[in-house]
Amino acid sequence: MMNYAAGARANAVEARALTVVRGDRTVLRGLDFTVGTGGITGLLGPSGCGKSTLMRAVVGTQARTTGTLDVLGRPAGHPALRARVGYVTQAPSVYSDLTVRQNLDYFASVLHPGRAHRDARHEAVTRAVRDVDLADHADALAKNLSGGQRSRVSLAVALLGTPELLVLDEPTVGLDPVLRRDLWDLFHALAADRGTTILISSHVMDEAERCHRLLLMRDGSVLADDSPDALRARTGSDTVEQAFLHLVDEAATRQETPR
Ligand SMILES: Nc1ncnc2c1ncn2[C@@H]1O[C@H](COP(=O)(O)OP(=O)(O)OP(=O)(O)O)[C@@H](O)[C@H]1O
Repeated sequence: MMNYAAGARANAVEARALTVVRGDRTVLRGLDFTVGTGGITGLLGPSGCGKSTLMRAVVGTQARTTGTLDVLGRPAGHPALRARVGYVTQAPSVYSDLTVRQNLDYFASVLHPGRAHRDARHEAVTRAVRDVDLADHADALAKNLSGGQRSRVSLAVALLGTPELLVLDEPTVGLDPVLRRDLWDLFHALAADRGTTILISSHVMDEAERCHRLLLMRDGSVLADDSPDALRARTGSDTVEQAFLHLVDEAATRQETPR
């Protein structure tokens, strides 16, 4: 497998003792982990384990965060990161009463305002529409698109600034298998051709096999940080799902066994 870290900054994300409290719950419990530069890192774990919270912390929108969290060499949420980090939330963030192109034109004008950037904006919008395979629907109103197409408009918005780090919160949830495959092909192309670092969450374990590296989460903690191959080998499992269950059992046994 390709060494994505070679020659560049070693880590896109570095967390030390990262803790997040939401309401009266400690949702992330002193996490230490890194996300290497380049390639696709999957954040996997059951619903409610803290994946979205972790992603919100990485993009700098999560309150009550303690510990250290550096993103592309700056503290998470630093203003200098705004154009360098793309974020796609679970709910598509598009204006229903605008067309696909109008949505992208709007966000492009926020990102690169002014007449001087008109050509660059046009180019960025055309490229983003093509990236997500919506050229045939560029003039359709967002409200007339399918759920999967709306998700892809959201993704196109995140691609407008050519981000170095793309944070994707369950982008394939609810999509049919063909669309899921096409999106994963796009993620791999972005990583390979543009050197984009991708942090992607999913609670579907079969998607783990498509990642270069995995952070397996449970209950606000990171259970493992490894490649799919290494995880399977280390746990003697055939699939990442089995490896995950093995690690859960192992952690439970450790907790039960007094030292
Ligand atoms: N505002 C809040 N106040 C208290 N607890 C919260 C709040 N928001 C989220 N939580 C809790 O934090 C935990 C982590 O939520 P989070 O959305 O990060 O999980 P997730 O792994 O992304 O789940 P999913 O896969 O279902 O999206 C959950 O148990 C959730 O109930």
